[in-house]
Amino acid sequence: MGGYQDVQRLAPMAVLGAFRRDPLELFADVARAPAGIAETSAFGRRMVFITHPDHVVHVLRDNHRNYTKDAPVYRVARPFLGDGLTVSPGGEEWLRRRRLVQPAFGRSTVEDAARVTEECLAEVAGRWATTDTVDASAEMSALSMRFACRILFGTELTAEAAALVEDLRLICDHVANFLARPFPPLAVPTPANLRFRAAMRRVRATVAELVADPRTELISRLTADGGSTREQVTDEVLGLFFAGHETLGHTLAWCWQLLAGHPAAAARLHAELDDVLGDRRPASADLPRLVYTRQVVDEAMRLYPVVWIMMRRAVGDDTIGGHRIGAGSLVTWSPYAGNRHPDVWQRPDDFWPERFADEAGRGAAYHRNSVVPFGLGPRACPGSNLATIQACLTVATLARHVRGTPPPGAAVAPVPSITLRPAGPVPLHLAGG
Ligand code: HEM
Repeated sequence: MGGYQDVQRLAPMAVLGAFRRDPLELFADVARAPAGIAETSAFGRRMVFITHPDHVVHVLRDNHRNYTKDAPVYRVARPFLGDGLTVSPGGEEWLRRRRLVQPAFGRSTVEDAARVTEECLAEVAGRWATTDTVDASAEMSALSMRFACRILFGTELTAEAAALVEDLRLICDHVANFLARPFPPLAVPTPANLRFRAAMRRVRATVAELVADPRTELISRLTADGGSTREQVTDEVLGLFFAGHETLGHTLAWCWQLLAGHPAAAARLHAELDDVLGDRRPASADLPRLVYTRQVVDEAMRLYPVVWIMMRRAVGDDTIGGHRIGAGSLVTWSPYAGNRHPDVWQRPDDFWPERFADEAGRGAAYHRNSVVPFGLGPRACPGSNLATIQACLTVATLARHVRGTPPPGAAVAPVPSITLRPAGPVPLHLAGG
């Protein structure tokens, strides 16, 4: 174990410059530091970069009481994302709300949600059967918006959906840019800040309208809670809406981008679908037998974890990997860098879904918690089951409409916005054209 003195120290201005230029590369560089730990000063505090799964597990689960989400990444989003679960610092109020929300992600809701997912997918499959090309990124954003509206709000929001997708994209990118370049402050009425505030007002107004007319068990539970004001309920639902829509849409876009670029994996997926389903469309009951489909989704989440940056603030002194973490330090890591660490995975940058079934795909430092796309511990994602079912059903339903060969130049770079999204369209050739 190294001592405190051994930690690699990074010059604050160099870190800031690297964060602005290419945050994914910054975290990848830090992951190569001895013991995967480095530190710098930022936001007037000591900031510690970690990478190793043991260290992440320590912060998220084993010593979670010492780590709060009262940290810049979440604080910046709080005035706009509200004070809902996703950005809540933690503590008693977080626990009360988590207990309120959690039952809405129970078994019967997930079963209902799976049925809604199958219905939405039947419509998309019908359209893809008679189309020759689509932009999978736009299609998956629209689809995940539809899932979120139906499941959270019990409505289609047909007229507003496209504008909402645009507004959410604008909001996420603006908050991410502000994190990297926090000047001028968001309160200054620059054209970009005004566009951002207008988008925020529109999204909030739509959510507030839906909260006023509860059509799902989740919204009814939240509005019936005597301990929350209408504003707090709107915050909560807004946070869930962001958390559910952005993450799933981009995860699915990455699945299609990877499959389009890897014909052998696509062929193996098609073989599994033929074998298990014959000519049928998949239902959630088929998922336990769609093992390769699940590996495709897991591998896409490993290579492109949409929650690409995580941060906590240490409440009291602690030790991680033999290094002292002083009270008040910010501890940060990037699942994007951790998931591609060469000590953990063989061929870490390759799309190789089989690695989840085969020890050959694992490196010396492989760890049961080497990839935790939904987080760990008490703050882990309450939507993980729902999202996994939706992702697998979507891939299984739509894959057979995609032709194996990728269009030229189809590889799309990742943009580390609030979530990790494709930089541009993800074109797919479909068999229906
Ligand atoms: C592929 C889809 C998804 C991924 C990869 C994902 C990932 C995550 C991760 C990594 C966290 C933990 C963040 C942290 O500890 O800082 C999280 C938290 C959360 N997610 Fe998800 N998520 C997904 C879908 C969803 C869905 C569908 C919903 C709800 C509709 C949802 C709601 C939430 C909420 C409310 C939290 C905060 C929980 C808390 O702090 O108590 N997520 N998600």
